[in-house]
Amino acid sequence: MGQDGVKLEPEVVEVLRHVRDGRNFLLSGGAGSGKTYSLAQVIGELLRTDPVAAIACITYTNAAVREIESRVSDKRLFVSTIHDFLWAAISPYQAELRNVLIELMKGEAPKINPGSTAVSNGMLEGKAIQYKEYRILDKGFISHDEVLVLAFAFFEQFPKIRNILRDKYRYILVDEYQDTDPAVIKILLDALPQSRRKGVCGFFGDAMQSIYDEGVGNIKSYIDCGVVSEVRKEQNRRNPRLVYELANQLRVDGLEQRASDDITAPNMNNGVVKQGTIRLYYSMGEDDKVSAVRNDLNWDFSDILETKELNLTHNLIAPQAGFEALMDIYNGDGVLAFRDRIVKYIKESGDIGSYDEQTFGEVIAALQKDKTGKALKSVSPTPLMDTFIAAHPQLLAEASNINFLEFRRMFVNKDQLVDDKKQSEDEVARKGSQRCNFINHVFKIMTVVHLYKQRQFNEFLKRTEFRLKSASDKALLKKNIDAVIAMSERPIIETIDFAHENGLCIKDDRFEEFRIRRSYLFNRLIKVPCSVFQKLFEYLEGRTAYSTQHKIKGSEFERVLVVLDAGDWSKYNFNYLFEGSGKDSVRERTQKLFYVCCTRAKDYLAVYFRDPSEASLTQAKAWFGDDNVIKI
Ligand SMILES: Nc1ncnc2c1ncn2[C@@H]1O[C@H](COP(=O)(O)OP(=O)(O)OP(=O)(O)O)[C@@H](O)[C@H]1O
Repeated sequence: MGQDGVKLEPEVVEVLRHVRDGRNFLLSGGAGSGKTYSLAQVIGELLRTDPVAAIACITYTNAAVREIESRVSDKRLFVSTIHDFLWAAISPYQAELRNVLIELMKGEAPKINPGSTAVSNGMLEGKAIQYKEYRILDKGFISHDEVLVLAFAFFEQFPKIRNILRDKYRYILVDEYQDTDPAVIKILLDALPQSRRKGVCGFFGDAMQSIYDEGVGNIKSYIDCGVVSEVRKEQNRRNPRLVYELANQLRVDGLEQRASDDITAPNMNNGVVKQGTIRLYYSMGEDDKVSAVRNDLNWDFSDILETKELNLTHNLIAPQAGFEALMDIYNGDGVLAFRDRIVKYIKESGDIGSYDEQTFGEVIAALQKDKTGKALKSVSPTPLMDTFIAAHPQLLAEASNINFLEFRRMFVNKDQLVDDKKQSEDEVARKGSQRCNFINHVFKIMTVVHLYKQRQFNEFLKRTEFRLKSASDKALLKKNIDAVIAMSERPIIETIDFAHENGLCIKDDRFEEFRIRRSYLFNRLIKVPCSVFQKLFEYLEGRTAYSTQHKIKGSEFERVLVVLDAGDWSKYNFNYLFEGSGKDSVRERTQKLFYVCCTRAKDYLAVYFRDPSEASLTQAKAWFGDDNVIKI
């Protein structure tokens, strides 16, 4: 019996036995087996039975943070991401950090590639090493990847830091271990045990759900040599029978889930496991029939807390969710692609710095001068870029007048648009989001309007610069908000200017800096209608049913529609998955992602497969059952 008289799961009891004996452990189990639940139980028990020890719990998914924080809260529990955890461990040692960083940038095959930065022993003299969203090595700014490499070198080199970490945290628990960088596993399982101080590392996860290529995938080698003791969960508490039976067929490691013995488990009904519903819809040919699938399902897609439609990428969601015009800017700009081609060419053939004073147009002219044939082609737009430029000649004209240094430093990618999407409205935004300052500014306006519409006036007043001083200000405020709402189909700049002039949302330094330093992007964005930003806002705030297939990990919903895209992806291929064909790495990656998606469903699972091959259809019928495969 554990805390508050709650009966401990047998697997948790086994884990606690390993901990008592000082052994590292892995709690593994298929989707829905209750690993996150067990993680919270283990934390609760460790806090209870070891009244002085502190615990670090490393996790990525918001679902896990919610589950843990709703069940245990204690000053001795630190929940964080792996990067924040490692950075907190090494950042106090600035002198050592400078030396190690410089060493790592040196040599034939440096562990941290310095790129064009000149490396010398004194280069970081007097500078603090700081962890940022971007890296500028000669200023001492490092980013995510460097934190891992630095931490690894630190824990290998300095016994002191191993002891300090052990003293600080008797227990280090890692959720979703399969997606953890191999360097982290080495720190925890190779370096830390060299300390004589007591401590245990515990891992929770499922090798079948390793969906990020950077992750370690599994820790079998440590289990085989006895460094980690494995405890397996074989029961399923989330999914109805049809879903976990399908999932069992998708596993590659032979693990077979069964219904749990626990009659109170969410997937039980009157002591019997729910049957559930599974369906696979397909259509032949190129046409996308997902709306017909939605109609046939007749689900309430506005019930966003319990209904999700999962697509492979944000790009595929953009047209459905109504923000394609923005995605095109961040992820389909042919002029920027041409710029990248030019930059690459110069970097390979000459000194990029020598063009810093020129405009982009002058650089192109200089490079193309006197060239013909193949040589000219290599500094000209590709056919795809040409198609874009022919459709938007004014964009190339505008770019041509911009200083080349400024233009080449204007890094644009789609994370600046869609990073940190929430799964639901009440999720807390993650810190360190890569979203750009223009989008942040627009979202600030939208948040203010949303709070006003929801009548959350206290929160509204905290977010806006509008001051209510007299009764007439109230009427003015209403008039201003109504005016913003009425501008929905106008270019966003009109809303931004209006919100600024009327004190709803002042343009701050970051916005101004964006306008000046990223003028090309700025000029494209300001023409997009406000309603398109509104659609993006609803999506990122978790107020739509859409999600990407990766972001859904760890969550569960009553109804899940998985859309299999037949596009030409190099990393995923759903025909390979169903046919059992193609390159092993692509098929396995696709299989794991599909496994994650299907196992989110608590009641209804539907899959839409556009244009499957004959062989895929045959397999679909074997997995879903003849009657559950429906042509649309
Ligand atoms: N011991 C338990 N008693 C009651 N409910 C439980 C128990 N264990 C798990 N659950 C419930 O079962 C469902 C699945 O559990 P959980 O989300 O922890 O699974 P998981 O193994 O982490 O799944 P995944 O790998 O898919 O993320 C959740 O609704 C959870 O609250």
